[in-house]
Amino acid sequence: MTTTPSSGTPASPTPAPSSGTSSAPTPAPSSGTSSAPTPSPSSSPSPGASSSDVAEWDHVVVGGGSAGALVAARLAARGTGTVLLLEAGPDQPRPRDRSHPLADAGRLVLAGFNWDYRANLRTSGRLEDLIKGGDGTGTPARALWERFPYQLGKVIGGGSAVNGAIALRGLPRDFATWAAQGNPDWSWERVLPFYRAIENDADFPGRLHGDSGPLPIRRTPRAHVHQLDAAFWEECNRQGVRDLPDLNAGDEAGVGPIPGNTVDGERIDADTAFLAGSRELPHLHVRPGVRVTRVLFDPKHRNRAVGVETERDGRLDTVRARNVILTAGAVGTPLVLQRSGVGDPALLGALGIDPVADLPGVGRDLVDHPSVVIWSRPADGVCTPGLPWRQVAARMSSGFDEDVDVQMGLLNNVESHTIPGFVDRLGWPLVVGLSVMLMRPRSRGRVFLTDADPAAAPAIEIGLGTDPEDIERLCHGVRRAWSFLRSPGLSDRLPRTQFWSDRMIANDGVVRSGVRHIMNPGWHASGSCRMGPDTDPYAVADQEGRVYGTENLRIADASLFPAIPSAPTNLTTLMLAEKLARSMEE
Ligand SMILES: Cc1cc2nc3c(=O)[nH]c(=O)nc-3n(C[C@H](O)[C@H](O)[C@H](O)COP(=O)(O)OP(=O)(O)OC[C@H]3O[C@@H](n4cnc5c(N)ncnc54)[C@H](O)[C@@H]3O)c2cc1C
Repeated sequence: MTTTPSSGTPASPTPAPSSGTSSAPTPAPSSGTSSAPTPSPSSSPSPGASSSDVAEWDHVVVGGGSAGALVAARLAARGTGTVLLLEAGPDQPRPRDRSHPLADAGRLVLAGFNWDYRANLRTSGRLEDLIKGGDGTGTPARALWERFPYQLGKVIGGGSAVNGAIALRGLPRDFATWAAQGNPDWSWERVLPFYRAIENDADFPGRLHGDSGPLPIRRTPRAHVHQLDAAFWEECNRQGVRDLPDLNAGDEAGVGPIPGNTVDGERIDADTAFLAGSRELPHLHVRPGVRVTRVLFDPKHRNRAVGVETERDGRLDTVRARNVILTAGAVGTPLVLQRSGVGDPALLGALGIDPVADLPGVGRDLVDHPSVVIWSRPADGVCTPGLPWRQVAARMSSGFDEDVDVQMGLLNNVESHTIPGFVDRLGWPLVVGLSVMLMRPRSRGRVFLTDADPAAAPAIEIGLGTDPEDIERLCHGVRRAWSFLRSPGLSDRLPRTQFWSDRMIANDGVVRSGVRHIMNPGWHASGSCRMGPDTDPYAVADQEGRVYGTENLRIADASLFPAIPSAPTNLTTLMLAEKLARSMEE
């Protein structure tokens, strides 16, 4: 969830990987070409073989984040093939101290275990400039929104290891959209068993929830929520938002306790829930600190994937595999594909990358949830550092129309120093945000290489607010949020507010401009390689994640989402990975 205002300091560099990999002589540079010689016939290793002994893996999983950790664990548990999980970031500490940032669900991890990406919150003409033969710089960066720190997770566990541990499912209508877009296997009825399979929901065992999956899901009972959350909840009820004790049951409007994948304040990420228990399996090898630069293909066999090229400490290597599964996330996966020659031929041509499959949808339609956070200073004694920061959420209509289109909730007990650049601006040691998140934005962005050099920074354009309706919905949402902050229960406890005032809220033009400049993404990147039927010109993969125009190459992460769910994206990514891992087993 969003906590960072539209300014920030760069994330610190990723620490050195904590466990080793084999090194090998540096092969020829990768520029331009994307094919590799046909490997020798399968020489699968015997169980227990060390990674350096292995001539050809059965499965190489690229990216050890939410989806990759789950997929690797599930495939290895099957016990019939070797699995190599490659992750650019470091491994988690083992054993993991409860006070380690990766364990502490009380705050986001925005430095140390993150990609140091700078995203453009809008879009630009850079791609068109590249394709026209320019240098791809387009107009120089002028505004803060063109270099927004977008600190996606770079560690085993990926986004799930650095995130807010909110475990909300998508809504039935999201999956009706997925099915209507040509993915009939992804209706609510068909995804529900896979949500159930991963969950261990102690609060609502029964037909709708799993009670024996690896991922614990817990909620704070109403009687125990913080006084500010209680006041927010009461104001929801006063404004006609009904109680929804189980926000994951499929109902839309309502207020209730946030389901979280935490136990006693510890973030239970995908590594802890899925991978840790599988690490000793003889068929699984986890290799952190290794970045995959591209997929290698055998062009003589209908673009069959035969492995990947990797980079570690500046040295290139190759890994042979019978199946390549991309789980590098909604930014990483399209970049690997483009470097491999799978993408928009105009972009590949401009960068001098040999084309393998003509898929203009690769990197297109990147989407994230835009949100506006109104920050306040709590009255003395109301907030306490270390107390939970997310307890209650409400889904309601912004008032733009009748639709349930925003998720609202408090970011409570937030220590300013944990938000880059924040304490200097306000001098408030503790802050409370009221967040308004647009659940189904229409705006789209894109992600693309600006250079064939694997070390070059990509262009990430999130496209927030490029559809004017998103801005209008958020404006209505901000006005509704303001009415909450003005309620007696909250205004006494939150006496001072940053930026906004009654006069500003009353002025349409000011609200619109304020929303445009303050809205943030939620770190819920998705949709950049969508699944869909082959009649969809921008579908990259079929509904089992198989990349069109290639063989033995799949995607199994949030980049596949045909539409962003009406909720933070981690639980839905895990559900998708679980469903696809099962289909790979069949
Ligand atoms: C700060 C933050 C807060 C969030 N809060 C929430 C929340 O509270 N609730 C929620 O539901 N969702 C939240 N999310 C979103 C959620 O965590 C993501 O949607 C989810 O983790 C996406 O999973 P994924 O497997 O698609 O990608 P990721 O989990 O990002 O995994 C991709 C992995 O691939 C690795 N990788 C990338 N490129 C390469 C390469 N070339 N070679 C090797 N490895 C590579 C990355 O380092 C990463 O580990 C948050 C995300 C962030 C970053």
